[in-house]
Amino acid sequence: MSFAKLKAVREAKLSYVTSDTPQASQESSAVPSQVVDKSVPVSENFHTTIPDYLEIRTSPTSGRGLWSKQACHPGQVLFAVKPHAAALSDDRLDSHCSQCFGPGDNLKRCTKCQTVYYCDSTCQNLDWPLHKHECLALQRIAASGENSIPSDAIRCLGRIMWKRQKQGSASAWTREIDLLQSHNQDLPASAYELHTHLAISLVRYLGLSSPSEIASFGMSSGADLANLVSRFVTNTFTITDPSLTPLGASVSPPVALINHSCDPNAVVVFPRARASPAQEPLMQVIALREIAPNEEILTAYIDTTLPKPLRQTALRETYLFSCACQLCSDPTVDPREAVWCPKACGGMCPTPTEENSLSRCTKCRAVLQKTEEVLDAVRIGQQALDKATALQFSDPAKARQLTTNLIPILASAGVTPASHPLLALTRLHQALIIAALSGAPIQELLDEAVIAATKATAGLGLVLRYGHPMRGIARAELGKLLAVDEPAPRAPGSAAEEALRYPPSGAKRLRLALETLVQARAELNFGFGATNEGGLVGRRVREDVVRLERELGVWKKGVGEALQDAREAGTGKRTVI
Ligand SMILES: C[S@@+](CC[C@H](N)C(=O)[O-])C[C@H]1O[C@@H](n2cnc3c(N)ncnc32)[C@H](O)[C@@H]1O
Repeated sequence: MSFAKLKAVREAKLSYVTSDTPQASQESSAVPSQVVDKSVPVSENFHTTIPDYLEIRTSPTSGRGLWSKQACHPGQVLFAVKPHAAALSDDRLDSHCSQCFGPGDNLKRCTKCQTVYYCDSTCQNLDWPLHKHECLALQRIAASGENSIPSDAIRCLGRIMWKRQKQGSASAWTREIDLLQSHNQDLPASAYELHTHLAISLVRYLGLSSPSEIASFGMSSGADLANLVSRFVTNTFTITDPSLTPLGASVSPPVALINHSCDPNAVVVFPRARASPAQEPLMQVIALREIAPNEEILTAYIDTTLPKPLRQTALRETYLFSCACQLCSDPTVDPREAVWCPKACGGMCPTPTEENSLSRCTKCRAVLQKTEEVLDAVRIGQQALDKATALQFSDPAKARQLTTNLIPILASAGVTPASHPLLALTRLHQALIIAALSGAPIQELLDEAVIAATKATAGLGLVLRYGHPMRGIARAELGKLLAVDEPAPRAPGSAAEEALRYPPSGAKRLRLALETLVQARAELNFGFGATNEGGLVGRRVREDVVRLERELGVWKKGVGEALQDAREAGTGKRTVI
């Protein structure tokens, strides 16, 4: 039996990821002096979803936060909670259920607003108490001749308003929302425009025609509405699918109590680990490493694969603070902004800047000579990344041309695979090739996708903690690509050629796929919660591992039989036709 036939049973789908991907990594700054927060009395039914071993305390630097009273271990689910409010982003409305956020090929559309979809009548009925208001608002918008659907932020804010109207302002639900941190008083001019736009759009969406109508939502003035918008912006959380693809916006007061670190000790994921549709989308806070008693739980609000200047800008613009975490204060060279040592000693030099062009290897002190080349490569790499990101859906071929041209320029300048913008370009390149492959795979493109995925996995491995969900997903993607049927496997070369060839072909490739998927599964079991079996992607990886193990076993047997045939033919015992 041919090798191709033996592999024919293998699933052809190329990727676990549906499209674009987000965010990142790891630990905490020195624990500041904190006090138990008495303004949030648990006895009044606040934050009842927070387990007893976690405690709300305040620190002078970051306000309220969550502290662990006992030791937690990596992969431990610290707590799980359904968000107070959630809304799918516009481009997911027809591909995902608006109640449970699950994907579906056969979703049922709401016949009234014709905008939102559900798995079935169970999901539709669960969502109806809120959707009945949303449905009227969406119909009103459509009747006004407006083509565009309000953004997920506006629809999520709308859901918060209708729910607070239903629950009443004295309810625990509403008070938890009202206790969220607001930056309305210290809003910089740069954020004012966004907040004003959101507030005006929300008023239009709710169909309010006079300021007095706001009273029915338990608010007394426009200032209350502005405060809600500020709370929303500071505390909103992106819902992702089990492969970390963004799906929409959500607000959860208990999860929003967690402060930020660029090197967090916990992550928030949506593993879809067999919760009922009524519980989904279920947010789970997972420990990424050992957490000591009296240590603060910290997650990352932003993509921590980015270098410090970009992280600080993102945190200042949206969350109005300057991060002083361990990673931001660390004076040693960071692979996110580094060039390999010119003497190849294994050390790194900080990426030179216009202001500071002298850069030395932090290990052997060799001076980086090609600073101009590095500066130029990083500058044009950033321009190409911005352009390719903007073009990735409208003109993917042009976007791929940009990533194809720029990656070798950055690599030959010597920047590390985790360096910005090389890592971001590599990940985008991988996504663009996978999108191009998903009709009929072409061997050269498939190999290029494997190479991009290998580089992206190496880059993420340099900057993210073991078990980080992004690392697990990247490794799973690499394994999946290696396991795809080769449309035109290359003829084997000499032993020396084969040793150097990457990606390998044939059985060697399959063995590497198996190894990679086994490693991915171990990381996914960590990052998506030890009790969640790595979430949906982890379970799919496990199925692929079982399939590959079976296939490799069969293949070995097939080769054995073929060799036996040849031997017997050689001795004249059997006739080979
Ligand atoms: C989602 S809230 C976190 C909970 C918040 N500390 C509270 O009291 O409700 C985000 C806000 O907390 C503060 N914050 C979070 N992490 C911080 C950090 N590492 N350093 C300083 N402030 C931080 C900032 O004001 C930020 O806008």
